[in-house]
Amino acid sequence: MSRSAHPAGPRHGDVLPEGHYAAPPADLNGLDPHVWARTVARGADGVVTVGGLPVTRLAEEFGTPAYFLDEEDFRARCRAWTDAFEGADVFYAGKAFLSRAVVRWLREEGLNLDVCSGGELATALAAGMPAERIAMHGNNKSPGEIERAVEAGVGRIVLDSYQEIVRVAHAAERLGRRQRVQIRVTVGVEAHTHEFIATAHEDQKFGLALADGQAAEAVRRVLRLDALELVGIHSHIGSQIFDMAGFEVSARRVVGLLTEIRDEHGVELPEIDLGGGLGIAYTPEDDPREPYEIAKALRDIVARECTAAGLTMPRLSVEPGRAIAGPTAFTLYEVGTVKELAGLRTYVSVDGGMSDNIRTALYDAEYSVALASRASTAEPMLARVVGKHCESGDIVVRDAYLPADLAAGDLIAVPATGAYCRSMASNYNHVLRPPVVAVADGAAREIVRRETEADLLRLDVG
Ligand SMILES: Cc1ncc(COP(=O)(O)O)c(C=O)c1O
Ligand SMILES: N[C@@H](CCCC[NH3+])C(=O)O
Repeated sequence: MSRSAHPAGPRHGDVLPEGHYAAPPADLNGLDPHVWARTVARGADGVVTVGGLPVTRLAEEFGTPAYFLDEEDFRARCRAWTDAFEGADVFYAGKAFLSRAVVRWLREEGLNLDVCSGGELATALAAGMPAERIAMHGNNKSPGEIERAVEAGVGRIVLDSYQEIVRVAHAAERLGRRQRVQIRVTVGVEAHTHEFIATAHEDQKFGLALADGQAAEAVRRVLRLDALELVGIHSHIGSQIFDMAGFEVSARRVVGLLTEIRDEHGVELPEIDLGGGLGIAYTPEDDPREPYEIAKALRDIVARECTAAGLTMPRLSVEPGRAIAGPTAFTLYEVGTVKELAGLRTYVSVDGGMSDNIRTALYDAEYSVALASRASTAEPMLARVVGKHCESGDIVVRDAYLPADLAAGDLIAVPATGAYCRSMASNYNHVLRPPVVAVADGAAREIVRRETEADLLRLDVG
């Protein structure tokens, strides 16, 4: 995902770059299992189904655009993480997508939850996530958010600045608690991902740097405060990462800090959290790592470094968001206008856009797309799927081959939209945010309902 990968996208007749949609896929009706949720298939009648339900029926019942989330896949991914990290703790990163149903699934599947705002905390608590299984993040937690987290009894607050050390300690004192905390450090890794979602190089807003001694100073300050129990060190290097090297360097540097802490203070911290960030497949060309691969790599490196330093192996935790939620949902749109620009490409406009998926505009993210309401034997046409917003950057899928007989009223589906699409959705142009419909065992239900004009008008107090 680089900002300059396809500045204008390929055109008819261009020699296309290697990679995504350099050439039409062999079968436009095929659904690559790498990018589609587990129970998605194309039925004998050509209609795409999820959990056995045809999208044509789902569109009639729930309308479009809508996100359809495969609950079986979500739960299976939760289990893949807890199995891979047996003896460690998995915190699902709620920023990827959070709702009360999701919290219940997490609770049932034995995961913990990472929240980074008062709203996420409120959702977690409202759905009955035990507070001790919640970690509170954020680079600028408000005093109110801190107070609420301490009062609720969250299992850990991840400290992100010197100011926050004082704030959390005061809140804990006032409430007569001893709050368990971790310190978020920036380890100085340049994660190979989009600049906007890399978080462990030094020149950015998160955490306290190892390199300039701020992390070590934060440890000194926390250890002096009785109201805080320092349980570990936290590092998150970024998001949508395929390359294990960054995680390994991060693990090594975090253990290095644990060793320094032991040497300076005579304390062995019992936990390290290595964050989230594992990438997923948005297009068939993406080749993400599996949870067991990252688990093995992290365990091995932490064990090796701890043995070398004479440290007891700390308890590990990780915070996957995208890798759990992302692949489990697709967005279903209805095609509106289809505009062929001679010699350029065909613009396919859908009934949503950057308000339900900002990732293409924000990160130059690449997506794939398929005609979902029928199969087609028409020739492939080079298309750009765009939204209905008053903005020329309102692009959902920059380069896609779709059948040339695509027409208004067809349904198209964009896979891998389970993470950071509904959670980053907006009301731009007063477009209403789509529902999230969970599909399981042949039944579908809205877990987040569609926004209505009444919702918009309720907020607008005149
Ligand atoms: C602290 C922290 N943990 C976990 C995550 C989840 O990341 P991802 O969805 O890439 O797994 C993020 C987001 O990048 C984060 O900032
Ligand atoms: N929202 C980003 C990832 C940021 C993750 C949170 N630190 C995305 O869609 O890729």
